[in-house]
Amino acid sequence: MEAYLILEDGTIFQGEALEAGYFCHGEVVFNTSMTGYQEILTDPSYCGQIVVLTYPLIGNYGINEEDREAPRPQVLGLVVREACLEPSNWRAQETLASYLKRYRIPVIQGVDTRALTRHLRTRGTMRGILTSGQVDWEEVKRLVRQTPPLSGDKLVPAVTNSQPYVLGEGSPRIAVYNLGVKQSILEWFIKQGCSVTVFPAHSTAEDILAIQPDGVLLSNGPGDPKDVPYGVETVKGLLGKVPILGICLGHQILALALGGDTFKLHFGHRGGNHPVKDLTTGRVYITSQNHGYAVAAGSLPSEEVYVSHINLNDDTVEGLRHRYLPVFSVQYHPEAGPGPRDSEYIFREFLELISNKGCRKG
Ligand SMILES: NC(=O)CC[C@H](N)C(=O)O
Repeated sequence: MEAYLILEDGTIFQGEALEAGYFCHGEVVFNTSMTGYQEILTDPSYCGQIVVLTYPLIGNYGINEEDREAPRPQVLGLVVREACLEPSNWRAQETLASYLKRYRIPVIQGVDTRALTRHLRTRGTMRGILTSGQVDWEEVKRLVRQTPPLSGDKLVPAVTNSQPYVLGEGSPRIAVYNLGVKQSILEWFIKQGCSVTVFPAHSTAEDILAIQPDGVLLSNGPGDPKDVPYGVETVKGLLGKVPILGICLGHQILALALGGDTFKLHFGHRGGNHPVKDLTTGRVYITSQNHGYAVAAGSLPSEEVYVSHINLNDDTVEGLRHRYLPVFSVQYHPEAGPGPRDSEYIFREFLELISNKGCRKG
């Protein structure tokens, strides 16, 4: 059946629906990763978004139980050039089509996703509608303009947990402030033998400090960091009391708590090969990224915080470090789910920081 992606600037991309009768509207973003569609579909940071994948064949190694970042898909809809319906991989348990159908997530294929991506790069991220069958064009154009902008206000509560829970039994004891954490972040710490306590986003600093954690990880998550003012308050209460590592949304919220500012990028960074320079060592790492907002470099109080990493494509902030407190953060994804493992050293530095409670001066 014919299907359409209608963007808020009136541009229409035609394709074919994998399943008829589904409809969704949200922010349309593109990801340039060549593999890792399952991790992308299940990453809670994509909540509220319709994801366009530039790699032309998606679904060829199927879906399995182990590679997911959350128990269910998180994207609103998926746009691909070609969906492979006959996967060939020893780990495949089902097809991409049957998996997304089970959760009623619309998929449209047959779209020139590279042309669509170039359009989004030129015009910027925008809202859109995925629909199929008979379309009332005037109604759809009205609806796309009425689609609310991406709002973390509703998104973070939708992806966090309701009660704290503990994973693993060892040490150190890591508290995860859960704004929409990816499974592979939790798994990295569990594999290192840590005990991990996952706290809901409505937790206060007192709630988290009550378990006497050795370190606090501020997780990734969906939406605009400015829509999570309670998160900023929680982080303010943690500063100076415990070592902190922020990742992605956690990094942005840390920047706000330190007195900095964030802004929306023109089209975001989503892919598996973003070059990031560690300004302390001069080394360049290839990183996995998924973010639409960034920290404004000049907004940070320079007597306390410095920019530790930058993106070499557009010079935006990719990492922060506090000059005196054991606190640092990165905008990209060291857990590499999906993507290169170059940045695992960020997690190891966090564990070292916890063990000596020191800080690297810049
Ligand atoms: N992966 C993330 O945590 C994304 C952070 C934030 N939602 C952004 O888009 O910038």
